[in-house]
Amino acid sequence: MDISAVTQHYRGIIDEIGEDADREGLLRTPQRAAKAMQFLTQGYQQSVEEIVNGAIFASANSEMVIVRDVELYSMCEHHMLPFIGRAHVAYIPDGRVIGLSKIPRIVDMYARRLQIQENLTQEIGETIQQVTGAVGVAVVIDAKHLCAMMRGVEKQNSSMTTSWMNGRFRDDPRTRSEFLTLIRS
Ligand SMILES: Nc1nc2c(ncn2[C@@H]2O[C@H](COP(=O)(O)OP(=O)(O)OP(=O)(O)O)[C@@H](O)[C@H]2O)c(=O)[nH]1
Ligand SMILES: [Zn+2]
Repeated sequence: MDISAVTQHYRGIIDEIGEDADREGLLRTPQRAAKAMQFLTQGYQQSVEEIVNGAIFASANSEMVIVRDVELYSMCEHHMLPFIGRAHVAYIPDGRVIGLSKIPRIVDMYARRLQIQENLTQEIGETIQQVTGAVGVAVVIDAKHLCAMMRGVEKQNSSMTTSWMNGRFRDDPRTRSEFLTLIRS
């Protein structure tokens, strides 16, 4: 991302909304906003290979692994406003497990792009499947969208839940319900 180009765009936006980009309090705002945007979209500069960094380990354990309550901050691709929530990720290993920290890192990589919640959920699920070769993967995300809270329909208390499941989680209702019970407990 070209920080100085984005800084100029933010300066233009500040002028267009009727503010004075040269007043003291706003002097460095375009540059700060550009840096914030660079951070919030850093997922475009990352790759699964770099993030996983080979942290896949042999394991005979074939029981469900769940990483719960991974907080996430993303931006909706329609309004570029934040949506904020939690991801719950589970998989059933098939001879290989992934480093614990890598799951939140994968969540962040996809969250730090312009997203809709459904696609974010699916991209996380497909990536965990691809890197672990699991028997099944499940991802549930609960999130609140500022575009539906501070503007638009202005609903402060509604949230959205999305899920993506494959393999054992899709085929076996007991596995699915064990997962759902564990993430709600
Ligand atoms: N399915 C889905 N919709 C989203 C997500 N984030 C925002 N939206 C919705 O995207 C839709 C865009 O609708 P438009 O009618 O094009 O835009 P708008 O006029 O700003 O819509 P309102 O928000 O209803 O004022 C809205 O219904 C948003 O609530 C998301 O992650 N998933
Ligand atoms: Zn939106």
